[in-house]
Amino acid sequence: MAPITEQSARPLVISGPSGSGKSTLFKKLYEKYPGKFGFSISHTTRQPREGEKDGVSYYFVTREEFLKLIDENAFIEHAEFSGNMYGTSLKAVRSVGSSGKICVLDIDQQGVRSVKKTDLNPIFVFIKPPSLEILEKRLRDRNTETEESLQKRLGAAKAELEYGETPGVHDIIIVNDDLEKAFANLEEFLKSKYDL
Ligand SMILES: Nc1ncnc2c1ncn2[C@@H]1O[C@H](COP(=O)(O)OP(=O)(O)OP(=O)(O)O)[C@@H](O)[C@H]1O
Repeated sequence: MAPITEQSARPLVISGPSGSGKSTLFKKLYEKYPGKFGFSISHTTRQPREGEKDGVSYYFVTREEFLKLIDENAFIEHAEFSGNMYGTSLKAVRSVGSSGKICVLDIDQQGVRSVKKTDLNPIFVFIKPPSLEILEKRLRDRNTETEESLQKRLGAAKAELEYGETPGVHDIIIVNDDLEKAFANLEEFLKSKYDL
């Protein structure tokens, strides 16, 4: 057990418009530093699927319990998808930190605003596409979205970029132009903040 005086690592918040390359960059990072990063377990009101264990895949709670947690300000962010509620609790994030891993939170502008109101004191990294045109091309080439969902993402991208570039919001803005260069930038920055 780590001594209780030991500080757990600050969580790492990644944000950036959909298609800016968050998953691509961070997948490389997790592969290079296995065991260094961790993810919080979310709460959900949906039914467990076969093989899913409470406290492992999710914390499975009733709608009443979920609403109570919202009232208690337990969540950094929560949302409803197809009739089920999902949330990231502060406690779940802290628990990753106490296990000795850096808790990575991939969240949008609302999540960033919300996490700034907590005492989690994360490191904020913003992943920026080289341009909106390139962002659109990458999203189209990814071939994962319907035209409707693509337009929704592109619409949200402008506001994400505007907020992301507001001075003081992020600790670093990484332009994901050349992937290897962007990764080198990210790695160098994280090494200056964490013991990787
Ligand atoms: N530097 C790069 N150069 C060219 N293509 C890239 C680069 N980085 C990522 N891509 C490609 O762009 C697409 C979007 O990247 P990715 O899925 O990582 O974005 P994301 O920010 O995680 O998106 P979402 O928020 O929707 O999950 C992917 O198809 C990926 O392979």
